[in-house]
Amino acid sequence: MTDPSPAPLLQLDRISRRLAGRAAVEELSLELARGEVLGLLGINGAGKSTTLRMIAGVLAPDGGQVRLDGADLYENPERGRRGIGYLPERAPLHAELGADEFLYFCARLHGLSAAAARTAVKREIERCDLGEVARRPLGQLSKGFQQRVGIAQALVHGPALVVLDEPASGLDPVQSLRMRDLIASLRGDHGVILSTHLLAEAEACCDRIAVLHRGRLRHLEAVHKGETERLEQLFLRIAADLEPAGAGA
Ligand SMILES: Nc1ncnc2c1ncn2[C@@H]1O[C@H](COP(=O)(O)OP(=O)(O)OP(=O)(O)O)[C@@H](O)[C@H]1O
Repeated sequence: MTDPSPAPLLQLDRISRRLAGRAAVEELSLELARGEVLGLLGINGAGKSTTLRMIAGVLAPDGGQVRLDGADLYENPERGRRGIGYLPERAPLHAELGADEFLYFCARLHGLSAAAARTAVKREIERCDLGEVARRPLGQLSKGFQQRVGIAQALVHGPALVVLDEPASGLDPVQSLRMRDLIASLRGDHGVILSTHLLAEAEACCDRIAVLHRGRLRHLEAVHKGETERLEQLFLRIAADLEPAGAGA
């Protein structure tokens, strides 16, 4: 069967953004296929969050284009609202609501009918393994559960693209592993772009990794098992400005 929508799910075409008079992201081009998981790596200040905010539709680039399914995101905001789910660096949770109420509220805000919202909430509570805490106020949950609720809110309206800003930040090793499994389980159903500082995390759940440094794409490659050490060395060389600029392999 021919693909009815041949454009990649996401295309960044030389996007740039200045913040406080300095280039936070410069001429970044990247593509993401449907169902693919891409990890954005980079040291603090490399430009990961700024890139993800532009992809999520909450910070317009001042140069270049973000295209979702071939259409300019900022000229088609409604398409972005339906097609993108976003977990920012700080999960936007309401401390006094239970996960079930909160997710229902998010689903309705995205325009789902009451019946569709109930079905979607049930699906995400199951997928994100939130059953045991679904009625507890979000403010009382551990960071691991809160992050999983954050992912559930990004998924509840069934977006084709999911944007996750450091989903495993601040989690203990057990919760981190659960988070990796959850992200890996999204592959195929959703295109996912996530940021992380951790190569091991990216290796565990990503199909490809992109390394940003000083707002520019410095390396892009497919993830293969057992290459952590080589990638670590590469990452350190990029972070120390020893690797020449370029998009890599
Ligand atoms: N709201 C802002 N106002 C001014 N400068 C900003 C703002 N947000 C980010 N920056 C700057 O833009 C650059 C990129 O920041 P960004 O947060 O995108 O990096 P990051 O790779 O996500 O870093 P971290 O891993 O620390 O979250 C940095 O120099 C940062 O100081």
